[in-house]
Amino acid sequence: MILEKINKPNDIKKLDPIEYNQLAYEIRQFLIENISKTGGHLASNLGVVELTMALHIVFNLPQDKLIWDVGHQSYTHKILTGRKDLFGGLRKFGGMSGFPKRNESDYDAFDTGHSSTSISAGLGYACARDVRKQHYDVISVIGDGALTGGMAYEALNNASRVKGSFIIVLNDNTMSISKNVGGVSEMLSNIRSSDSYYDLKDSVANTLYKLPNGDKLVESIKKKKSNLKQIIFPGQMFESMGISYLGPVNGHDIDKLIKIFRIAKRIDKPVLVHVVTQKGHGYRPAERNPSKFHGIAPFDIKTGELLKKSDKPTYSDVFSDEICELAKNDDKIAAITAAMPDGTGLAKFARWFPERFYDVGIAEEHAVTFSAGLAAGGLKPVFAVYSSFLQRAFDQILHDVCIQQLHVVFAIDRAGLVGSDGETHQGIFDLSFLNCIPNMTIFAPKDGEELKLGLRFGLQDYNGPFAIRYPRGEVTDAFEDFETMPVVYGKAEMIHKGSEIALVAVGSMVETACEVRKILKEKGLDVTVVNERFIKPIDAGMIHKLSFDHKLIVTMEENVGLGGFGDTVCQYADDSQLDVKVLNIALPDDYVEHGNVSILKKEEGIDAAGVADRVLSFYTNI
Ligand SMILES: Cc1ncc(C[n+]2csc(CCOP(=O)(O)OP(=O)(O)O)c2C)c(N)n1
Ligand SMILES: CC(=O)[C@@H](O)[C@H](O)COP(=O)(O)O
Ligand SMILES: [Mg+2]
Repeated sequence: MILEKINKPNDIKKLDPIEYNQLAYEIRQFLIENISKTGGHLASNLGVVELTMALHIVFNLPQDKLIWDVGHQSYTHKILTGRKDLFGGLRKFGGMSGFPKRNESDYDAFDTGHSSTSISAGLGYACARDVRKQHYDVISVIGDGALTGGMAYEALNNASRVKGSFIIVLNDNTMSISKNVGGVSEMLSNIRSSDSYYDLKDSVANTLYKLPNGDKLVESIKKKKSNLKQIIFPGQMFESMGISYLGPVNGHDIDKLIKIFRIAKRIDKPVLVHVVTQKGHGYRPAERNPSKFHGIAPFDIKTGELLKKSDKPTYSDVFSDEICELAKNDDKIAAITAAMPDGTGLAKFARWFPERFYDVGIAEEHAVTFSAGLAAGGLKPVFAVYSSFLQRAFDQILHDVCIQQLHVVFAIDRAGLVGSDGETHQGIFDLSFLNCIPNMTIFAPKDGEELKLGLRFGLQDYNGPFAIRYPRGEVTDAFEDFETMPVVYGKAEMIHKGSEIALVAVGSMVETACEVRKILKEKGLDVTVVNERFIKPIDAGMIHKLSFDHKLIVTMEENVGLGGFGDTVCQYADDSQLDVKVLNIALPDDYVEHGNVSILKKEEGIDAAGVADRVLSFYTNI
């Protein structure tokens, strides 16, 4: 086994080149075996095995800085930097992160998780290096999907500012999570499909490189506006921005990759190396269905089927069905996704109503302003988006939607703790950042039925910015026997009327509140449980009433405490001089790492037992 020789960073440099292909094979087997047990981002990682090996062979880490866009494809990098033995705990609580983390390894130059940041971060490194007169290479590896994000273009627009070397590796596999979309994606596909150029370019560049001063020759040809340049360097878009273009090169041919990176290393200005890879390479089920294996739960290696299957729908499934039902009878309803048609459940809408469906690429800011435009033009846009990715579009929500009071519905999936993706992906800030925006309405359903009611209300009975936030995963059946009240703007729902203590909970925390109630009942307390439903505006009337016959109001939310629901209730209670104590149960002013959601809830003290303890100790001290 060659992989056995890879234990420390840079061990790969000691291998005989003849061993490279075998190592690539073994790394793939290692990834398939491990991820089949832990789950993780398999397809993207299988695609970049040779690419990562070549980068580690040519560059000198950690002096040189290697920055992975999104970072979901950094597993081979982790293997090559001494973290092979940590894969058993991949994305588990206390275990290795699924993304690069500076606090995990000196070889991780920049933390990532969200898309399209790598060129900006790399550019920053390169400029800092030049100002400090240091000498190292900076390599940003960005996927074709991540290249649909606006930040990437903002950074490319600035890249020519770097006077020294700065290498951008474009890992082009034609896929985002789903099929990649947009004009740039089409441009890349045109470059890839021009075979004649591909052969000519590769051979010409290689030949030139072998000549004395060949690299200078390559450089000088690049600078000449000649026909030859058109043939050799077809990445005109990059060339005209002052960024040299090399490629495309076959991303599974390690010798070619090593050669092209050596050329890139010698070019003393920004250069983009276009590498063509296959997502899922080397594992048939992932090659056939890269979207399924983009981020996958534990699976059977032979069949590629998930080990655990559930018949229960997820919140995304419920949203998916309901928006399609509503859109059947209302041809003004349009749906927008920023490259997440599968995850958000919009794939079905895309099949049913293709003319009203928009996948805008990984472009959350654009998605929001685009939705604002659709609304201004008379449609009813629903932007379905993960909570943490919506963070990107704060100003667009405020400036383009809310000031104009446009009727845009934000279907905010993955709100609350999401689990194994960790810090970058926890959806625990949306209540706070939406709460402070005037004209925004925020609704959180306690279960799937209420998600349907809320969505219907937001689209049919309301006219203005409307956010509905719901968690990752399966819907709860805790309220199956409960008769859900119709949605009335700004009104909460009484779940159980008790006395002394009132638990007023938001969304997923309503179920937890019911569990807390059971625990407290065993201690002789009959507590009230309220489903808040509207976080903005809060049901002030309900809070007022509760203050008359309760000593303590406990707010419960799966969001950071600062600026969230609890803060609003405290402010209201203070302003109205209510004679009641308020205890806020929320997440601390901190980031929450990766791990199973129930473990994280326990750790953060927002599980039923933790909340019950805190409520009891607070109450007994009143
Ligand atoms: C801001 C943001 N939006 C959405 C995502 C979700 N996401 C993660 S990876 C990915 C696709 C990335 O495609 P690409 O960069 O081509 O990498 P590949 O998976 O093809 O290797 C998306 C949409 C994200 N991480 N960040
Ligand atoms: C890396 C990334 O941002 C996505 O792949 C994300 O991990 C998807 O999360 P879900 O599994 O919740 O769809
Ligand atoms: Mg891609």
